[in-house]
Amino acid sequence: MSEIITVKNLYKQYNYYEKEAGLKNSFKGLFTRKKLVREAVKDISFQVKEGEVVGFLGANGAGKTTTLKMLSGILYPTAGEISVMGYRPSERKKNFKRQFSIVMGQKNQLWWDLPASESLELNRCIYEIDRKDFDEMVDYLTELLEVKELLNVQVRRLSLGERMKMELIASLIYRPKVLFLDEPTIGLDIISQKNIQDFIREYNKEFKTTVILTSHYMNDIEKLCRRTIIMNHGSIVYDGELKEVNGIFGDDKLLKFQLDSDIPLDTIAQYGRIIKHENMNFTLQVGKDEVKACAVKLLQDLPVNDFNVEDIPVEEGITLLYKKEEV
Ligand SMILES: Nc1ncnc2c1ncn2[C@@H]1O[C@H](COP(=O)(O)OP(=O)(O)OP(=O)(O)O)[C@@H](O)[C@H]1O
Repeated sequence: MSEIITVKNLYKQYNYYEKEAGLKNSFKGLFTRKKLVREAVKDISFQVKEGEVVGFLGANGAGKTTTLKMLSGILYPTAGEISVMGYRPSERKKNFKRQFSIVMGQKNQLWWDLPASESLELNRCIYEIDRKDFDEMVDYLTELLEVKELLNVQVRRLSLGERMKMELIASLIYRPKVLFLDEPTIGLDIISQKNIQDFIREYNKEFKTTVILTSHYMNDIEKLCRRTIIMNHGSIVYDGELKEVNGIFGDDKLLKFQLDSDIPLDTIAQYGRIIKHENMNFTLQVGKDEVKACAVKLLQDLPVNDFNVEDIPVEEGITLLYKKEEV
C-alpha cells in the first residue's frame, strides 16, 4: 500500500514568556519579559501507509499532541515537511478538512447542552452529507458502539465513556480517510476502554481508515497497533513493533536482587547500570555476556538475599526509553 502520510524533518518550537506571580511582577512584565523557547518536536521523520494503525507512545510532554496538531493543521510547524493525503495540513484546504478527523480525549466538540443527535445533524450540514448516507452511518456507528438509545440525551448527562463514543461518532459520520485520535481512552474504565479499542479495530477493518493514535496506555497500543512510534523529549526513539522494543537494548538482561544491609550506590554501580532501587531492592542492567560473571561476583561480594535474572520486559524497555535522551 502507498504512503498516505509523510513527515520529513519536522520541528515545532513554542515561544512563550515567563510570567512571574503577583501584581507587581505582572506590571513589570509589561516592559521586561523573559522569552522562553520550548522545542516540543525535534527533527522527526516517518511515513504511514494507507489503512495502517500507528500508535504514538510517550511520557507527558514528549510531543505527541504537538505532532498530531501539526498533522491536522491546527499548528504550524517551525520547520519541516508534512504531507497528508497529498495536502499540506497547515494550508487547511477545504478538501483536506473533509477527509480527516481529529478526536481529543480531553476536549469536546459536541455541544454540552444539546443531545448528541443535534451536533451530528450540524456536522451533516457542515460536511454536506447526503441524508441517506448520514442515517446509514449513524445507525452503523451507534449500533457498533451500543449508544443508539442515548442519541437524544443531553451530552452533559452522559458518562465519560458514552461521551467519548458520541465524539467518535461525530468525527466519523463523514467517513474521513485519516483519523487522529489523541488519548481516546483517557480516564475510561477497563470495560469502556475495551469497547473503544474494539470499535476502532472494527472500524479500521471495515473502512480501511488510516489511524494515528496517541495513548499513555500501552494496552491501547498493544491491542490496536502493529506499529508503535515512541517519542521522548520531542524525538522519535523507537519506530517498530511494540513487542520488539527491547531489541534496541541488544541482549541485555536485568539482575534483580535484594540486599540484607545498606551498601553505597557507587559500590553497586560497579556491577551494572542501576535501573531502579527502592530500599534494599535493586535492578541492574547488564550485557548478556557479562551476566554470569557479574552474578557470581555480586553473590560473592554482597549480602544478597533474593536474586533473579530476567529479560527486559516491554514495560521496562519503554520506561528505559522514556528516561533516555537518545537511543
Ligand atoms: N502552547 C504551548 N506553549 C509552550 N509550550 C508548550 C505549548 N504546548 C505544549 N508545550 C510544551 O511542549 C512539550 C510537548 O507537549 P505535548 O502536549 O505535545 O506533549 P504530549 O506528548 O502530548 O504530552 P501529554 O502526554 O502530557 O499530553 C511540552 O513540554 C509542553 O509543555
